[in-house]
Amino acid sequence: MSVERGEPVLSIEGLTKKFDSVVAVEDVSFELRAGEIHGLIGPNGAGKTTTVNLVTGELEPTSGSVRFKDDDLVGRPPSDIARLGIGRSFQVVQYFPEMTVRKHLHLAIRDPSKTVRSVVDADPEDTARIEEIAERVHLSERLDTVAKNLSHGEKRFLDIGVVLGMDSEVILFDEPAAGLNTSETEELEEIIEDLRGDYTILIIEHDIDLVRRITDRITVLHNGSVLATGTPEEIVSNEDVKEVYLGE
Ligand SMILES: Nc1ncnc2c1ncn2[C@@H]1O[C@H](COP(=O)(O)OP(=O)(O)OP(=O)(O)O)[C@@H](O)[C@H]1O
Repeated sequence: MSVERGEPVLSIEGLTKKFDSVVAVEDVSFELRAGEIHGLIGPNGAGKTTTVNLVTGELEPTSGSVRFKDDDLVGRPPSDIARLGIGRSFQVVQYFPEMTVRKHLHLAIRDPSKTVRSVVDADPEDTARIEEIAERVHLSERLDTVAKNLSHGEKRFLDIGVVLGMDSEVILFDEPAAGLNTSETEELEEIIEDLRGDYTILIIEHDIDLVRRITDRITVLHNGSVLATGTPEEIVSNEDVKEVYLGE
């Protein structure tokens, strides 16, 4: 089922997650609209990563629902949720040190019924697709470089390439600019900007200037609850947000 641009594609409603006595996420509701870039911000411990883990199935909510188009995601394993079209990048980039960029992308685009081993040993069939993804993540010149020899920024871009290769419709980015220098952050911004409209994107990010520049809407979490959702302009002028987050 395809979704019209601007229509809700992922709807989070009344999501709550308790870890014993700690309420990490409390009655959180917001939606991602098809084609938008949506920021998820808030102080440390506000519940951002927990929210993403509840969407991807790494955690199961105490209550509430997560809907992706017509599908209820709660209770499904992460592999099912990924296969439905929800991809994520992690705070800490995951990669195989001795494997080339080309092989990482080959693995990402493989038919999921094929084992990793059979793909690692085979030559890629769809070289055009691999090259197209490499270009989108600025790694065309690095296709034959093993991952351990990439710069930190390039490893991050490879991680994004792997998510693109998995044919995700929704991409969840957890602090993609963490540890990047200024020029790498600018390059990341170009890469994400180029994805605008082709994917629905949720981005957790502490670099508030980057979030303001790149997002269409922002949700602010505080103590596990939604403080506000709105356009970047609405969020930066919101009195509650200024008080708890922007430090004004
Ligand atoms: N597995 C867990 N067990 C117990 N408490 C947890 C667990 N995971 C998260 N928490 C708590 O839930 C709250 C929200 O954590 P979470 O990591 O989602 O916040 P965050 O907004 O992503 O923070 P940061 O910006 O530091 O990454 C915190 O108080 C955290 O200590």
